[in-house]
Amino acid sequence: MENDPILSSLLGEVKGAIIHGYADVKVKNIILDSRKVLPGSLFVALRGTQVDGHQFINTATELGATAILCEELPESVREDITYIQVDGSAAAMGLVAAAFYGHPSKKVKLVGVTGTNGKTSVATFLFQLFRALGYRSGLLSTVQNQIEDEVIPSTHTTPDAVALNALLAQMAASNCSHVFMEVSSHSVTQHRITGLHFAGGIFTNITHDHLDFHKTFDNYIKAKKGFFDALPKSAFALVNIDDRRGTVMVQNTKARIETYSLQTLASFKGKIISDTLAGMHMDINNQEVWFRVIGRFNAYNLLAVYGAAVLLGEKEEAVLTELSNLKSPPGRFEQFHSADHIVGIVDYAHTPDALENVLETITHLRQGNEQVVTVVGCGGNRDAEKRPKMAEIACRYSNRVILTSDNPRFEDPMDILDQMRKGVPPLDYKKTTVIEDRHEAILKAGIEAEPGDIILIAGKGHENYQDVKGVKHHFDDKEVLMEVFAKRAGN
Ligand SMILES: CC(=O)N[C@H]1[C@@H](OP(=O)(O)OP(=O)(O)OC[C@H]2O[C@@H](n3ccc(=O)[nH]c3=O)[C@H](O)[C@@H]2O)O[C@H](CO)[C@@H](O)[C@@H]1O[C@H](C)C(=O)N[C@@H](C)C(=O)N[C@H](CCC(=O)O)C(=O)O
Ligand SMILES: Nc1ncnc2c1ncn2[C@@H]1O[C@H](COP(=O)(O)OP(=O)(O)OP(=O)(O)O)[C@@H](O)[C@H]1O
Ligand SMILES: N[C@H](CCC[C@H](N)C(=O)O)C(=O)O
Ligand SMILES: [Mg+2]
Repeated sequence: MENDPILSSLLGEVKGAIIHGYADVKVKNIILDSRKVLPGSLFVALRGTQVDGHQFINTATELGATAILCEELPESVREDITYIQVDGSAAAMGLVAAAFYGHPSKKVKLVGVTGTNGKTSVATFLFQLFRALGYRSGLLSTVQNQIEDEVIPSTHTTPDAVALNALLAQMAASNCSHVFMEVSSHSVTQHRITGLHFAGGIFTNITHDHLDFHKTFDNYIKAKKGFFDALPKSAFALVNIDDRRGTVMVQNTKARIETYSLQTLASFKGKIISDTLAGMHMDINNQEVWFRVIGRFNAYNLLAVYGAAVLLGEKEEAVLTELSNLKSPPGRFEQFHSADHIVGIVDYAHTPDALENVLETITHLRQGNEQVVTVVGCGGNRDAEKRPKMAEIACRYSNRVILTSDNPRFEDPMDILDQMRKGVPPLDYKKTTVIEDRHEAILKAGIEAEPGDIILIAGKGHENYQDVKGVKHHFDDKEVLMEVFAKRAGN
């Protein structure tokens, strides 16, 4: 194609690249999976967690790749192929992908949100807020990607560098002025965000998760900090200073540091005046506001959103007015009420901290002798250390606990449940049941509940599938909850 960029024009920011072959070859697309290579592709060989992409270089050239971005040359080098040798192909890919799509992150105001919990909530609130303020906006999140009203399904919390820049380019082409995205720790370590230009970064919190991938908590902290280290001087770095790691996150950033807090002096200081199932009343920088979303964790999320909006130049009053109308994103403390007054809450809490926050919120909302029943499981092929912790937390705050399956992936659900069960204190054995089948577990919780009781279904939130051995079967916590509510109503 006429418009395909030439390879050398994409390498401007890649330091120390050694080019073997013709540098002016045209690049049709950038591909990181050899099975998807097309004639004219630039194939990037990445060292993955399962395999080393370098072993697929020859397959890629056989399928028509004309250029290869790699760390090591293959044993047999072809004369008609251009090899770009770099120290790190993942980081180089980020820079090349940004250049290939014309640096779309520079055409919008891009704000990234990182932290163990609250990324989807904060990014989605910001997206909703800026749309309400009249800006064309884009969203990249775990639940879905969105360009104004157009929904594009998401595969990851943060897509790979090529998909990410392609989406940003689509957003810029559709005249979005603002884009809000989640920055997962995986995406920092794997350089999915390298080459992006951020107008701001937000840190929500850091607690136990993903030790399967990062191995130590220190590495996990370093990954998140890497996002702030790379922010430019022109950006803001907005951090929750009530989190012990808030200060460390921005220790080496060039960005302008701003803070938010519910406990101490900060650029954006909040106080909860009251918090009920009907709404939350807060004081933010000496202005009183009512919100529809509830829970202390959401007070933090709202402060982050308010702070970011003000730092992006919006007027405080207008921001607070629009914020008070926002609703929680799907599967985040989503409440349902049965005809006979049972409250069902579907929440994506899949870490010990999130589960504790949600259950603490429920505890505060309790008014009398209603029972709290928690249905929860843990995902397979993910951090196993959180399993007993989540079971213990569920027991600590609930009258009854049903441990069940989440996404078992390639693990045996009963093995996961055995590990969860190890966290149940002996005194709580009696109130804890294990029901592997999630459908059955939710039905049991719903049928046995009495009017006034609160059922928390935690771990899967918005997800509409259950991943068993790589196959996604339709499953939706909300649907099952509606089924049980209908049964209770005699339908
Ligand atoms: C652990 C992890 O992050 N894995 C991601 C990673 O895959 P990987 O390192 O395992 O890849 P691999 O299978 O070893 O293959 C290495 C390379 O060889 C290539 N390959 C492989 C086979 C082949 O025949 N040909 C070929 O070219 C692969 O395309 C890849 O580039 O790179 C892939 C391509 O970008 C991602 O799709 C994949 O995400 C997997 C599906 C995943 O589940 N990731 C989760 C853990 C994740 O990223 N989660 C975070 C959110 C976490 C949070 O909640 O905070 C996210 O941002 O979504
Ligand atoms: N600021 C917060 N602090 C602690 N817990 C929170 C916070 N915000 C939300 N939560 C809890 O964490 C769950 C996940 O929230 P959210 O989806 O916003 O986080 P996330 O960081 O995007 O998660 P993921 O890493 O899976 O993408 C919520 O359902 C809620 O239980
Ligand atoms: N982004 C998180 C989602 C976890 C959701 C939970 N339902 C599970 O499957 O473990 C992860 O990939 O670890
Ligand atoms: Mg998320």
